Amino acid sequence: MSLSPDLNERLARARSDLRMGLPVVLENADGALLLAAAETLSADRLGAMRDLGRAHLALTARRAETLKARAYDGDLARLVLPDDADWGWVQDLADPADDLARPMKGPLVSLRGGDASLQRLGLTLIKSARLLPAGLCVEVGVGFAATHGLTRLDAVESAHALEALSVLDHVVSAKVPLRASEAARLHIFRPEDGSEEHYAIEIGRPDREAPVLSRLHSACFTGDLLGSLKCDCGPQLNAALGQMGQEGAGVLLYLNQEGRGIGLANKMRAYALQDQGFDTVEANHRLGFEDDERDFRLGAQILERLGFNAVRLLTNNPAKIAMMERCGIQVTERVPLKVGHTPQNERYLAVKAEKSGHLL
Ligand SMILES: Nc1nc2c(ncn2[C@@H]2O[C@H](COP(=O)(O)OP(=O)(O)OP(=O)(O)O)[C@@H](O)[C@H]2O)c(=O)[nH]1
Ligand SMILES: [Zn+2]
Repeated sequence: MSLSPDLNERLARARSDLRMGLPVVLENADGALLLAAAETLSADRLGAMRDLGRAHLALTARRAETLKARAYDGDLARLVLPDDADWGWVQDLADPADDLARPMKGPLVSLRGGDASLQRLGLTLIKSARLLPAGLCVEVGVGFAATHGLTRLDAVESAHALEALSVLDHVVSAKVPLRASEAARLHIFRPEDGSEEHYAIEIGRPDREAPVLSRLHSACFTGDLLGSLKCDCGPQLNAALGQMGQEGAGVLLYLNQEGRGIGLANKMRAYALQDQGFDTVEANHRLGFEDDERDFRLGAQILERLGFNAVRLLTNNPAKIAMMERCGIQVTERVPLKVGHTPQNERYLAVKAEKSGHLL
């Protein structure tokens, strides 16, 4: 095996570079694009990138819509950087925190025509690094990455790899007696793409030939650990484990897809927008995300790896059921999970029912 990094390793390195504020180079047959995440870009690096040529800012169409900028590329927009645009201009376009306080960001000019596939890959990569989906871009020549010691990615193979489901390694499992059940075992799964690990908590020794009581729980630091009253995650986690304990069997998947897959920092940005009056879905859109950025295929893969092919799923979310079925896991029953309603999350739960199809 070669000692040089393979595609997955280069992608993991690129995510890490972007989080550190370092640009990466995306290449296809037509050329090369230098890309930096707006969120972590320093004023110095912005200056250095602008010295290379005309820069533009790639944003998702969701973010462009809030900014009233034209998105000629369908799901994204490429905004020309005006000559007098400084670091603050880039931050204001990327981050909606001050949209209401400073509404005038225009006139915004969007690039039209030409291929935006490198920018599209750039935004996918930035999202997978759990940063705000906004990327500063400058076209560069082939060979630029090698000269400057930057990570270089081939666009076509990278786009496929980011779309593909990462294979999970079962790293280890051990008994952990829980309040809900002393017969509990924690399994650790590690994705080969270097992203966050996911966990499975197996209660008892469920029969692999019968549908297992199961829950796909998405990480919620605020709800699970801090006891936040803004959502129902903590009580749902405890109730699900409790029911599995009572039945003597079950499997709870703890998927590290914090904030419906946008990461904790972005979830806190969404909470700050909610304090300005936007609901949970609107807040995600203003940040440039879709309502739900989670990948439930991971859950199906973990169930399969543990030997399950049918579940009684504890959920109020019909999209989870549809996704399990599409991934080959049969859902024989939906088991409702109605706990943790508080005055503070009444509106949140109502919006999920109205806009995201959750069953109340
Ligand atoms: N982006 C964002 N994520 C949130 C917000 N509130 C909770 N979350 C996250 O949402 C995830 C939980 O998803 P929910 O929408 O509550 O429920 P669900 O998993 O879709 O459906 P159920 O199976 O019925 O619980 C966790 O990852 C939380 O961190 C919010 O206001 N914004
Ligand atoms: Zn929560």
